Amino acid sequence: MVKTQLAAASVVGKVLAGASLTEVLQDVWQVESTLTKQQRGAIQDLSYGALRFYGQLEAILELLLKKPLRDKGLYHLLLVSLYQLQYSRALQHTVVDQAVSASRCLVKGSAMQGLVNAVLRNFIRQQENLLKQAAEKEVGRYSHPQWWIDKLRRQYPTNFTAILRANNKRPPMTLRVNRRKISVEAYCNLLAENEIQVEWIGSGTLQLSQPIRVECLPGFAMGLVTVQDAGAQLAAPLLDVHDGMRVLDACAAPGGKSTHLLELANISLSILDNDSKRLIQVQQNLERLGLESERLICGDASNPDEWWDKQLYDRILADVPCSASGVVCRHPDIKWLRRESDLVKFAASQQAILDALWKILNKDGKLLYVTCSIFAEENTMQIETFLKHHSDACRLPISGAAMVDGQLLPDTQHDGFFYTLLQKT
Ligand SMILES: C[S@@+](CC[C@H](N)C(=O)[O-])C[C@H]1O[C@@H](n2cnc3c(N)ncnc32)[C@H](O)[C@@H]1O
Repeated sequence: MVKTQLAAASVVGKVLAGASLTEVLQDVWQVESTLTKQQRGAIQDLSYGALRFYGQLEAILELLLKKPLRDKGLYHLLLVSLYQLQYSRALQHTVVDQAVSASRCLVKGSAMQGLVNAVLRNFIRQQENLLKQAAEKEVGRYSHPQWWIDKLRRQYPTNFTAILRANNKRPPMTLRVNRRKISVEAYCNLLAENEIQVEWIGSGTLQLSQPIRVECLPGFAMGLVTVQDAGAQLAAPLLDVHDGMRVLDACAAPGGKSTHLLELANISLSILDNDSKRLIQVQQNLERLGLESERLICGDASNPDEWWDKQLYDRILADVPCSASGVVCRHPDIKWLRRESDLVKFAASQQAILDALWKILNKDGKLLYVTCSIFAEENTMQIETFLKHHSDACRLPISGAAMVDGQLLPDTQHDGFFYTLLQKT
């Protein structure tokens, strides 16, 4: 446990200093190639958990420490250990003993080991009281930055606490069955044969009762299924694609929605993204699923002059870069890394992409604007501005899902998304 605690503490430290959790963990897997699957699982679990509840754990530490701890490594180790004591099934005395041992690797001298021991044992003794006190401030109660809580309160006065709680849950693992290869019933039978429990929650959508490694999913390498959130699976059907259409997926990587579009109809699909490394992932996903696209293009969606072949599209999917405020349960680092000022930058780039793509859409064609955000600046406000400046655009109704004005809020079954279907008149 010492090794996993130290590794998780280092991951948490790097994320709090500004790095992305996914990237930091990828680096760890590369550098520490001898880690067992169990150790990797534990490091992932501890770093995700400590970041998910960072606001609360930080508030508790503030109460427990008489003065600020100067050694950052030790501070992050305490965050991870508190997470274990509060949220894991590990034996409390083992967590404390291991944390004290781990602290020896970070700081020489017995004083700091004594401090780690005292802080963690005081937490165990006063747990209930400390949790109550930590919850007195909203950051400690909801484990989100104050600006985020305030914005949600303004934009969702009746349900902002439900959103904050949903963000702090572990996300479900959801599958999309590739119905070009297998029926949903047949895939459910395959899962049952492998004793994998699942719930059928929508047309081709299955939710696993427990997340598992993709290699353990029957037929994954053969392309029978894709792992994709249930909210994300709404996009492709909404775009209403039919055989023979010319379609553009303008911000496509890693290709979750592009591959879904290709599973639904025989379309000529151009796949665009401005990140060449992420386009490699699209190519891998196409190959695994046995699908083909017309063109794979590395380019800027807001500047079609660079890459457009001068033929208008019948359908465009614009799954634009955004704050990702709807997918916090999958990426708990996001809430600590984003700044409120980022929203202005995202909104400007979304507007530029939307304006540019509109020009290359056919008359009567449809464009689906998508974000995985729940902030109005990137969603309803963005679309209102767009409609004001484009008299040839009308917003089509979207039915069938639990959305209000296109906004799907995160809950236990899916992430948060925003959808608007526009038609050119
Ligand atoms: C939300 S992700 C897309 C997810 C993808 N649609 C899926 O379902 O798998 C946004 C993508 O937009 C890309 N992107 C950001 N700015 C872009 C731009 N100006 N032009 C094209 N792609 C861009 C990013 O590299 C990223 O892959």
